[in-house]
Amino acid sequence: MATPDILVHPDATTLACAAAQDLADAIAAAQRRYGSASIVVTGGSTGIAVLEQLREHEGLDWSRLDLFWGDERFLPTGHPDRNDTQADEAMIAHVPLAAARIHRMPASEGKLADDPEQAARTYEEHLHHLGNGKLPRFDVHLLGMGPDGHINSLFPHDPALGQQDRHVVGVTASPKPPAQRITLTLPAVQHSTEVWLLVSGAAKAPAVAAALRGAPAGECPAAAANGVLRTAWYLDRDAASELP
Ligand SMILES: O=C(O)[C@H](O)[C@@H](O)[C@H](O)[C@H](O)COP(=O)(O)O
Repeated sequence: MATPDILVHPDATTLACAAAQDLADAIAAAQRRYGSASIVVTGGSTGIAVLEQLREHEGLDWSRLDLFWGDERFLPTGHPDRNDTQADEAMIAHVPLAAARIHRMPASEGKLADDPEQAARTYEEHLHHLGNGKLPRFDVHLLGMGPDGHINSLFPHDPALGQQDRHVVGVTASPKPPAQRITLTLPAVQHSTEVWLLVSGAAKAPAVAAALRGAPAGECPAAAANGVLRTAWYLDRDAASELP
C-alpha cells in the first residue's frame, strides 16, 4: 500500500478549491483513459464545499461523468439532511450531468420506507449491475471524516466495519443522527482507484493523527480508507496540527 499523500492548506476554503481543481483534473484524465469518469461523493461541509467549487470548472465534460454516493442518511427524497439533496443544491442543479449517471442511494419511502438494509441491497444490486456482477470502477472516492474518525456511515466499533462480503449495508443505530443510514463498506472504499479524505478543523486533529499513525480500523475507521493506487489527505492547518 502506497504512503498517503498529505496535502496541507491554510484553511478550509483553500482546501476545497485545491481539491476541486484536482478532482476536475482527475475526471478529465479518467475520461481520456476510459471514455468516462466515475466519482463517489460525500456529505459533510468540506465535501459539499468541494462540489460547490467543482461546478465552477469550465471545460469539464459533465456528460461523461458518473456520480455515486459513499453514504446516505436514510430519509425521504428531498429531505434537507440527505447528502444528495445537499449535493443537488451545491452542484447537480447547476451543471449538465446526465440524469442516468446520477446514482442516488434509495430514499426512505415507498416499499423501502422502514428498511435501510433492503435499500442497501437495492443500491448494491444497482452497482453490481453496472459493474457486470462486480463493483463498477470508482476513479476517486471523496470522504469526509468525523472527529471520531468515522468515514461514510462507518462508525468506530460498528459491526458494519468488519463487513467483508458486502459492498453496501444498512445502518440502523448510527451514533450520529439520523440513526438509519446506507453506507458503502470498507471493501467498496478500498476498491476505489483513489481515495481522498477532506478534513478541516482542529476538532479532527486527533483522529487525523490516529488514522495516519495506523490506528486499528475498529477504533478509527479512516485508518482503513485507502485507494488502490493512491490515498490523499486534504487537510487544513488546524486538522494537521497534531501530525508529527
Ligand atoms: O453523515 C454524516 O452525518 C456526515 O455527513 C458526516 O459523515 C460528515 O461527512 C463528516 O462528519 C465530516 O463532516 P464535515 O466535513 O462537516 O466536518
